[in-house]
Amino acid sequence: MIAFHRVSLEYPRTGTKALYNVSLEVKKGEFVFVVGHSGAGKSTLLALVHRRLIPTQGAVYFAGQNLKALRGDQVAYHRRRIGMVFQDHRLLADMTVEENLAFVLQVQGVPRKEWPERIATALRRVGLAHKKRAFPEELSVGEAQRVALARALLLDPPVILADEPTGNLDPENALQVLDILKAAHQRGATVVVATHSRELLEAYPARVVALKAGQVVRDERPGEGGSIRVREGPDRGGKEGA
Ligand SMILES: Nc1ncnc2c1ncn2[C@@H]1O[C@H](COP(=O)(O)OP(=O)(O)OP(=O)(O)O)[C@@H](O)[C@H]1O
Repeated sequence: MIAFHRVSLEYPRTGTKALYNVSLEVKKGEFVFVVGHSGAGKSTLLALVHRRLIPTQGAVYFAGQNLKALRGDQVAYHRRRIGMVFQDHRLLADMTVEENLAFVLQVQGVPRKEWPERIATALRRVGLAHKKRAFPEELSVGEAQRVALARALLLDPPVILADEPTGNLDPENALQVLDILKAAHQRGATVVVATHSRELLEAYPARVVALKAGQVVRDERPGEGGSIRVREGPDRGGKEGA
């Protein structure tokens, strides 16, 4: 579903080498945690899949297609296949919960008669059907994040990318978010979650890819018991402690 082939990414303005020679494959229907210290390259990795960044070297493939080759409308079409969740909910403040969801359906060209059913299903999945008329500021942080998940899952995208989705949440809310991601995974989605949270890793045994200073230093599937499959590369002057 997603493949990185010797991908390096250098941010042009600062010259920061955020990823270095990363090769990685995520199969359809996998659930993967991406871990690593702050600055290790987790967000950069997800941004490459979302095609907000293009590799400096190497290639990122999505469903067999080199993302670098996408042009104009194809980029928008590509992003429609991905449900993206961030640490902050990014809901539109002047719209109610249901209006936030309807806005996505409108932008995606979904026929208006389908909206009520789709919105109801999405809110039911995150346990917030009763909050559809609330504005974001009237929600708790955990509820707002669950609405963000409802929005990301609204069109049942085949791939979900979550970048620190529980970073602002207490453990109970974090586990609710994880449950929603697990349910999407069990419905068949491929899910990649960048996280610092040990609790999440313990709550859902899944593949764990560890980044350090922009390189994959560990890639373990459940039951592999800590085998290191990818060794650290030579020191290339990466961020200390990252
Ligand atoms: N837009 C940018 N321009 C320049 N450098 C950047 C940019 N975004 C990130 N970086 C740098 O790239 C490296 C990787 O950052 P990235 O955000 O991918 O790490 P991360 O693992 O997601 O960190 P965190 O857990 O803190 O979110 C860091 O050294 C960071 O400072």
